[in-house]
Amino acid sequence: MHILEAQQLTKIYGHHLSLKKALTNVSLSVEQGEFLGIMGPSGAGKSTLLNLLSTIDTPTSGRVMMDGRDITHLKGHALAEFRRRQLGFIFQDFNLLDALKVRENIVLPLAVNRLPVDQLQGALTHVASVLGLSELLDYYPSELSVGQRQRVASARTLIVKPQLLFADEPTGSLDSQSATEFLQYLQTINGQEKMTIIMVTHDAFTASFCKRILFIKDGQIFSEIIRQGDRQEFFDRIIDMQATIGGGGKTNALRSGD
Ligand SMILES: Nc1ncnc2c1ncn2[C@@H]1O[C@H](COP(=O)(O)OP(=O)(O)OP(=O)(O)O)[C@@H](O)[C@H]1O
Repeated sequence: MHILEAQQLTKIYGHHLSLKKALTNVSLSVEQGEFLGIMGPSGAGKSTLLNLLSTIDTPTSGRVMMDGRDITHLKGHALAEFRRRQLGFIFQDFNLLDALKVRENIVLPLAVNRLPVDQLQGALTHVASVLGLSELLDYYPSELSVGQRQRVASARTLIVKPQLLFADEPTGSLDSQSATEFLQYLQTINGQEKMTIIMVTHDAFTASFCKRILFIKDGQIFSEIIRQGDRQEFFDRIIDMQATIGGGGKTNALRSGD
């Protein structure tokens, strides 16, 4: 079943004196439970595509359907409500509230829903255990490592069980060990909770955790690859495709022991 479908998305930035066509007629569909990566050279249109798919921005033309519903032009309260109930976002800056403990930061989105305390506690215990945060709930964000803070921010996103999780360079500020742990958690969530994940990344190591990767070049889909064998084999194919597509983009060697 398609959870998300983009039809003929075109995005032109600016106005008549300086126009920049960032995406041209991009169509794609995402199945429920996929872990999709979006890669491509710098300036190719990856973030633009993610922003259109995730209702952060609107296309110049084309439309985005979620579960068969046109979400392209949702506005105001309807848009806010839709995002809050269906979508999750993980970006590089974590926006944790330093005055609140980890447990309070994580349950913040549920507080708006006025859930009964036992349900709140149950949801917190579950997400903390999936993300390896059970021992850290009474710490303050300033007492944690960058990788741990990233996980707290992810827990806060995931506690509402979004249908669709969008991540833009989520490992950009993590060291290699934290990045590996974080990606393993994403994989677990994708596998156990059947959460659909769409992630933009430059990094072949990060991308090798996905099940399918779309490569974007000059605002269009250049190719796609699907994981068939183990992660090493997928990583090698990603590196090959990056070489084919050209235009740089950093790659890290597959870390030993992964
Ligand atoms: N708000 C904007 N106004 C004008 N041009 C923009 C805007 N946002 C992006 N662009 C341009 O659109 C093109 C695609 O940008 P986008 O950020 O989507 O690329 P990207 O593939 O995510 O790049 P990177 O990997 O460097 O982050 C680029 O040429 C960029 O300069």
